[in-house]
Amino acid sequence: MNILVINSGSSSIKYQLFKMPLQQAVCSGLVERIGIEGSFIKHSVFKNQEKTVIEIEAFISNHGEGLKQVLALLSEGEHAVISKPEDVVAVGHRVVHGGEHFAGATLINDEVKQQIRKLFSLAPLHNPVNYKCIEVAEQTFTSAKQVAVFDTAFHQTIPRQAFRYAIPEWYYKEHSIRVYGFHGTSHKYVSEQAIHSLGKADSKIISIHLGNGCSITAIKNGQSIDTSMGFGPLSGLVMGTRSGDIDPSVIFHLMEHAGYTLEQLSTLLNKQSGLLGVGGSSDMRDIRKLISEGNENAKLAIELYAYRIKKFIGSYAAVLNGIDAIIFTAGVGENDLEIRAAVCKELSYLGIELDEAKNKGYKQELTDISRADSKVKILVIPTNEEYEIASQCFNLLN
Ligand SMILES: Nc1ncnc2c1ncn2[C@@H]1O[C@H](COP(=O)(O)OP(=O)(O)O)[C@@H](O)[C@H]1O
Ligand SMILES: CC(=O)OP(=O)(O)O
Ligand SMILES: [Mg+2]
Repeated sequence: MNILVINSGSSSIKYQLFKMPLQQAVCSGLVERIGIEGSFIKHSVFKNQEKTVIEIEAFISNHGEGLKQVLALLSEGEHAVISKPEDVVAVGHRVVHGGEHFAGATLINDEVKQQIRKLFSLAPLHNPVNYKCIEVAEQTFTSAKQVAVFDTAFHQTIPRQAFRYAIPEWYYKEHSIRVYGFHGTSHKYVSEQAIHSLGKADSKIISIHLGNGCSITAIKNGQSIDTSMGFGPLSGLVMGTRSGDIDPSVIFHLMEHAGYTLEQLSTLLNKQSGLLGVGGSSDMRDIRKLISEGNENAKLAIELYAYRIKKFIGSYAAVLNGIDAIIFTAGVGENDLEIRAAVCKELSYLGIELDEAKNKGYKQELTDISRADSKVKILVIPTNEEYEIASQCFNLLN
């Protein structure tokens, strides 16, 4: 059975078509830099052990437009992988915010769509685009089952002292205000890979997902016990366009003394901050280029970015009472060796010792980049949210 997975992130769409239960990827691809200059689609087709790559450069202004182009690539032209929409039995969608309603993969119906819409304001960069992708897929694959897999699901095991905020219970009961946590599908996938590679089910793991959004999770016995994103995907680490942790007093100050509206504040913290706000671009590759040209703001952006990750590693070492492994994953975690080096620098007290040659030599597969004498393994693991979503879809439908 063919399962198409659509993973819409804040700046990208990733997709894969799988033959299940063979776990075989028929094609995969990504639409990157959506809404910013230099957007492109990279589409790879796997046939008879050969990989054909098609690259299309064109400005893609939004996720709906990007997905329509991808669906055309699947069914049209010499590299088509399906002949008719009915060839796709199920479409698995990444949905970022599931609130407290969804702990596992869920068949999408009108009620589920309404819940996803209700959560738009809590994940403004994500739930609206996830929803748009569901609508486009429903229109294209009318006979397919549509399934949602939520970023929040893996974090449902977080204990109450970590998920509750120190405000009166009424706000939790009436307004569901609590830590939800995000990137759960990625943290689940990479931590399972790590546990398998370490051969120890009760491993203490810190998983660091550095994409356009960034989050870090403490994992014990395969379960999430704390994570840096909270009520929405805005808190914690410094991200592409999001500030991460900021003292709420800043918000009161800007409202009271600079006349900021809620909308302006949301735009500031979600879309104009992080690497973009400090360093001039949301894309780490641009930041690296700016640094090579001597740009001090870009340099500062990296310093903030790495420092914040380091601070959370220390905090989660305490929460876990030790660390067996840390994992770097996602766009920046997998590709930017300098970030990995900056984060691991001077963490010897925690037993984290990076092997520089192994860090430089990393090649897109699970690799331990720690020194032989490092107490903690430093793993780089390519995330595969699409595969995880396809597996959960398959299990739900069978
Ligand atoms: N070769 C690279 N070097 C450094 N950073 C990279 C590289 N390739 C991708 N990235 C970074 O990865 C980020 C996107 O990560 P990704 O996990 O794809 O994000 P998302 O899923 O949140 O859209 C980009 O913003 C870019 O900064
Ligand atoms: C939850 C989140 O931040 O997702 P992304 O990294 O795809 O933006
Ligand atoms: Mg992502």
